[in-house]
Parts: sequence; structure tokens; C-alpha cells
Amino acid sequence: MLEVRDLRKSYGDDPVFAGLRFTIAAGEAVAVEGRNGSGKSTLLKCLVGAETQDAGEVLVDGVVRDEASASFRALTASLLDDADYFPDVSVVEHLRLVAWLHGTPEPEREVLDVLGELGLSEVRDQLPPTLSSGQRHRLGLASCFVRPRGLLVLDEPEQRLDTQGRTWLRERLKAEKAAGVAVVFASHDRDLVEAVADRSVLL
Ligand SMILES: Nc1ncnc2c1ncn2[C@@H]1O[C@H](COP(=O)(O)OP(=O)(O)OP(=O)(O)O)[C@@H](O)[C@H]1O
Repeated sequence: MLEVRDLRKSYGDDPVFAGLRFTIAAGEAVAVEGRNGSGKSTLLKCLVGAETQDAGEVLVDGVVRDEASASFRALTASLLDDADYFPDVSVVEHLRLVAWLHGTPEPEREVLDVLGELGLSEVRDQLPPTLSSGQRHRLGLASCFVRPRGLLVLDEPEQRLDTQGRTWLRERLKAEKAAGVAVVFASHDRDLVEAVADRSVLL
């Protein structure tokens, strides 16, 4: 499904990473691990095309990934560390928008299910600036799960989640794999990595 070939990225003279190679098949999860500043977010941004690598290629099903293509955007649900929301669009409206944009079958049922799953039903009519940081992060996760996806790219999905939220996340990522989704996630949570990842890329 996803193949990373000899990826290199630098800011200034020192490479953040170089010669990076790995693959992710449908139904597999790869964890990206490493200390603060080791390049995990940069790598995930290069995978989805939010950053441009200096060398190397990202291939999807054997074809160089074109982040502007409708097919790549239809395939890829991502939550990176800089998610923004429209300040005047409520939680439920955000999710309806994402579901509609991506052609989710039965969007209203899916939105209500995901709101419940993520514990956001009570704040469904609130605007993003009024949410707690954990609720805002849950909205970012919910945005990934209200739409069809074949590739899930998550940057520290465990951040700001409470204990119950982390348990939910672990089970949800296992279910994603079982449904054939390829998952790549950066994480500092050893329990999550051990429960979900088939392999790790250490930066
Ligand atoms: N836009 C940028 N311009 C210059 N340097 C950058 C930029 N983005 C990231 N860096 C640098 O690249 C390195 C990797 O950053 P990155 O955010 O990928 O690390 P990370 O592994 O995700 O860290 P953390 O665990 O703290 O989230 C850091 O040294 C960071 O300062």
C-alpha cells in the first residue's frame, strides 16, 4: 500500500533523517518512534505531502504519491500536530462537512456514532474555541473516522487523551487494522505501540 524509498529531509545543513525506507501493507500498523525533535512529525508530513522531502519517494500502490490528487486525498485520513478548525463551525457541523466532502455513506448516522464513540455528543453544538484541549484533539480524531479511509496517518494520537480515551484509541486502531486500513502513527506511548504496531521506525 505505502512504500517509503530513501527519504531524506533537512532543515539547514543537518539532515533530520536520511535514507529512510519502509513499507506499510493494508491492515498493518507502523509506529514512528524517537526522542523529541528526532523528526517524527516531519516524516509524517512528508508522507502526506504537507512537507516536501529533499530526496527519495513516497509511493502508494506502486505509484509516486501526488498529494493534490483526489484519489490520494480520498484514501488518506490524517491528523497532524497542527490541526485547525473553523472558529464559527460547531463540532457536529465540522464532522458533517468532512463526511459530506468525502462521500461517507449514511453520513448523519456515521457522524452521530463517532460523536458518541469519542464522547463528544454533549459538546456537539459548541464551537472549537470553547472546547478543552482534549476535546479539540478528540474532534481531530473524529474527523478521521467519519470518512472512508485506506490509510491513516496520526501524529501522537494519544496526546491529551485521558485513560479511558487511550483505551478507546488502542482498540480503535486495532479495529482499523482488522478492517484493512494501513496505519502509521508517531507515538511516545509504549503501551499503544506494543498493542497496535506491527513494526517501528526508530528515528
Ligand atoms: N519548519 C521547520 N523549520 C526548521 N526546522 C524545523 C521545522 N520543522 C521542524 N524542524 C526541526 O526538525 C527537527 C524535527 O522536528 P519534528 O517536529 O519532526 O520532531 P518530532 O520527532 O516530531 O518531535 P516531538 O517528539 O517533540 O513531537 C527538530 O529539530 C525541529 O526543530
